[in-house]
Amino acid sequence: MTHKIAVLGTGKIGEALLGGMLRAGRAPADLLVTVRRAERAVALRARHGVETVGNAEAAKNADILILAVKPQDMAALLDELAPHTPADRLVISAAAGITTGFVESHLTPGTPVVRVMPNTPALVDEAMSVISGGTHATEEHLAHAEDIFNGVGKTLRLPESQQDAATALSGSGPAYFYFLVEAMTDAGILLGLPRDKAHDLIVQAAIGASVMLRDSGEHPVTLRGAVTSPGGTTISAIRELENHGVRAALIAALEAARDRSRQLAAGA
Ligand SMILES: NC(=O)C1=CN([C@@H]2O[C@H](COP(=O)(O)OP(=O)(O)OC[C@H]3O[C@@H](n4cnc5c(N)ncnc54)[C@H](OP(=O)(O)O)[C@@H]3O)[C@@H](O)[C@H]2O)C=CC1
Ligand SMILES: O=C(O)[C@@H]1CCC=N1
Repeated sequence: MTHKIAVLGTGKIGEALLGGMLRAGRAPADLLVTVRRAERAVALRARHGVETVGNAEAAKNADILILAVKPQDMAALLDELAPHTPADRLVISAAAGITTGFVESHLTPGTPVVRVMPNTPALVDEAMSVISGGTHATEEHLAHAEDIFNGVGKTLRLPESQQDAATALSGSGPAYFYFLVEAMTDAGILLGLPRDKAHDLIVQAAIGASVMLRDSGEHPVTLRGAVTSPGGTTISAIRELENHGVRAALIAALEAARDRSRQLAAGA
């Protein structure tokens, strides 16, 4: 049976999922999207050929509701949806920090809720989406969520107690790599390379390293060791990274992201 799927709050991540579902072969007629601003509706129609509907209409007509508003907008959206959402809808929340318990508490008792943390490489079908079930989510509900998110990359089930950590590593993860590329491109400019050439060199190094990390089966320490010649260039750079506390900075940064996810759960 083909499910009708609604994306409620079609911003950056909602649009990435919408595009992925269309690429995966879902018919535009089986997809409903909601937005807050009229110009966003126009842009989505132009880019994807989909019509927008109101939140209440989406809740009435779709079998699966994907909530993709900011955590701070989630309570208002749930209150708007509650009177129109029968308990047989599968509700999937993609919001950082927001717990399945929070979503359940706003909806008809018994509503199945799944929490998912995707990331923006969904735009190129290379997302990682971490999936956890709420109180009333069955294996079938989790499988529906996996089916949707497998269309834009990989999925991984984790207990909900690990979702804030997964958000720090995986949801926010791509940003850290963009930050590194940005900083390393600046370094290339300092070393006298043109910006576009520095960018190309760093991006290809990142792609090559990523494919090796994924496909070689080797530990990152082994892969780094193979680059690090005795008395050579790489170890000179590594010493500076350690001197500047980059490893400790990354650990502190991800801990801060995990803590922020917890704060968002508390409505901060
Ligand atoms: N960006 C990312 O990498 C990731 C984000 N997430 C999560 O996804 C969610 C969305 O993030 P992101 O896409 O970045 O944010 P965006 O601001 O781009 O998207 C949220 C969208 O929801 C719309 N919106 C807000 N309230 C309503 C409403 N009541 N009805 C309909 N639409 C509404 C907003 O409209 P308007 O534009 O008018 O404000 C906006 O377009 C967040 O909860 C975030 O934690 C999860 C994983 C990764
Ligand atoms: O920065 C954020 O809060 C969202 C959640 C994960 C990635 N972006």
